[in-house]
Amino acid sequence: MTGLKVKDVSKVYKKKTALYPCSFEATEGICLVLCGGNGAGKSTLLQIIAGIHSPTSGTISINGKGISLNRENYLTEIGFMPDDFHAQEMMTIEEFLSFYGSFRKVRKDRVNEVIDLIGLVDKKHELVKSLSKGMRQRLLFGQSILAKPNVLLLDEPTNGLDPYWVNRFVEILNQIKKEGTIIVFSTHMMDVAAEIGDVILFMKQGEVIETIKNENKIEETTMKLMKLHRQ
Ligand SMILES: Nc1ncnc2c1ncn2[C@@H]1O[C@H](COP(=O)(O)OP(=O)(O)OP(=O)(O)O)[C@@H](O)[C@H]1O
Repeated sequence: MTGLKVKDVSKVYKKKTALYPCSFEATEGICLVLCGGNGAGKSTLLQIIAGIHSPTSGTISINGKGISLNRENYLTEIGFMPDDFHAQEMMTIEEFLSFYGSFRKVRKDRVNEVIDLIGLVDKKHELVKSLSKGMRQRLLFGQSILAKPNVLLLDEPTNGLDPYWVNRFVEILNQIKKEGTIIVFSTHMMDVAAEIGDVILFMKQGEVIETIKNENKIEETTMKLMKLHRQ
């Protein structure tokens, strides 16, 4: 059974504490959502789990194995969607996904399946640089799920999505959850957090100030999150 364990993880950039010690665990099929205002520490936490930054203190493990034990093994468990990304702009959508898929030995039919899932079939021969913000988000999301990772990390995945795609995104994530993937994602959309999250961590100035266990009470949870935002 896949398990993600974050223990006392903190991050200090020079003198600035971006993340105070934070701990949580998630098992197969659990979706954990990070909420909180600008600068709360959501991206910092996701980037540390993704292995992009090392923590100042604390440990992270997947199935009991930390990144320092075998970086390559650890990273193959993870799919990561950054909050912004500008590279390979001159590749077509199909080339972009095939390129990232090649690192994980993703087959061509899976690449096509993902292009279909993210609704970019009619754009697959167009260049990445020609995509709108929402389409680019869908492409980055597609990249993160290509290899069907056990742990999926998404940094503000709904940014720029139109209402149709926000709904599709919720449906797709619910399906991925059912397949047993652990999902951790950040969002400013409280209704989306309440709809998909099993556990919601509300962060403020680098600290988790509230952990909400969401028991399918979508409206109640949304209200709770709105109240926390106003404080
Ligand atoms: N590379 C860096 N060097 C110095 N400070 C940083 C760095 N990255 C982030 N920070 C600081 O860490 C804090 C947390 O930033 P982070 O990007 O994690 O917040 P966030 O919750 O993702 O915010 P947003 O909702 O605006 O994306 C902020 O005060 C930010 O200025």
